[in-house]
Amino acid sequence: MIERTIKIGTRKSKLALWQAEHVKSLLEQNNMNAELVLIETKGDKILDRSLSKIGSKGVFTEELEEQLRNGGIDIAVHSAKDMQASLGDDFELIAFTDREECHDVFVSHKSGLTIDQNTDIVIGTSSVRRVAMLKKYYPKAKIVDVRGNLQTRIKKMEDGLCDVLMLAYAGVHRMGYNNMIVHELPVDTFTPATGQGCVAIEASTGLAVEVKDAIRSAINNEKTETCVRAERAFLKELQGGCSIPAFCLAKWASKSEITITGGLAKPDGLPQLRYTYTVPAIEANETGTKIAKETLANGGAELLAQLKN
Ligand SMILES: NCc1[nH]cc(CCC(=O)O)c1CC(=O)O
Repeated sequence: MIERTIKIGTRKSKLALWQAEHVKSLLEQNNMNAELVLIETKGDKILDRSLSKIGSKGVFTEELEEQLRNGGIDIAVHSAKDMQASLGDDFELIAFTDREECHDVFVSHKSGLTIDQNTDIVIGTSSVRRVAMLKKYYPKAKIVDVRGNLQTRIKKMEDGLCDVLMLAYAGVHRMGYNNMIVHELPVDTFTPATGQGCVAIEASTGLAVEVKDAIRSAINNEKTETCVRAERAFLKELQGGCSIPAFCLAKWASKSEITITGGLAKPDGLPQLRYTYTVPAIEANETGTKIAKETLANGGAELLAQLKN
């Protein structure tokens, strides 16, 4: 029994608050007390530049880590997707929630849109991965950059910036916007970013073991953990965050095996660097790393160097 109240650090966007409330209720269901501590990050404040220009490393996490370090909070709740692949030595991910469906969707305020390869619609996104994939599969579409939290993006779309937004299903669903979904994108072509759909709990390595264990047993889904850790092993080998057009998805193929697909979407479309393996789950992490090495060896290293300039 953990007596003290667990302080949960979170960003202030509605989606971040949903995630933090979700974690709080999981802790409470396991007889722990928890409270939210709202923290603003650089990524929330700077809205006039695209993420790839700010330099994505830690833009949504730095201020939370400061509070983890100085004890202002016990845990930080993040979308696993927003976490850089390499955490500092004094931080670790201690739990991963059940994964929501992890595919991308188009949402729109307009009804009756037909969206296919020949449609010349305007699509809003700020993700380099999504831009590269859209250029390949929707060559006639015009792509515009749109930043901000979900509500801000939807407002910008309604004001005329674009016809549709390309977003993660998970966030759209959590915010209750399923009725705006006009198209669902398949994961075998629009493979999601590392960790998409999963909420991850970050803690200081100094967090008391009994507290860590209690939080983990309340929140962690081991099946999700295996997959997201493998995806993060891939991203770590690429030395990337969310500003490179990387994709990786691990899924359970059977009781003991997982299938991992990962690679890089080239900004000019074809061909994508994409590798898939089905392996025993105990080899998940090393397979994530292997896919990254293969990606780098087959043109990925040059591509990443080009994108840096
Ligand atoms: N980069 C922002 C971000 N981080 C996590 C999600 C969605 C929720 C999730 O994937 O868990 C989103 C919004 C989006 O990509 O549409």
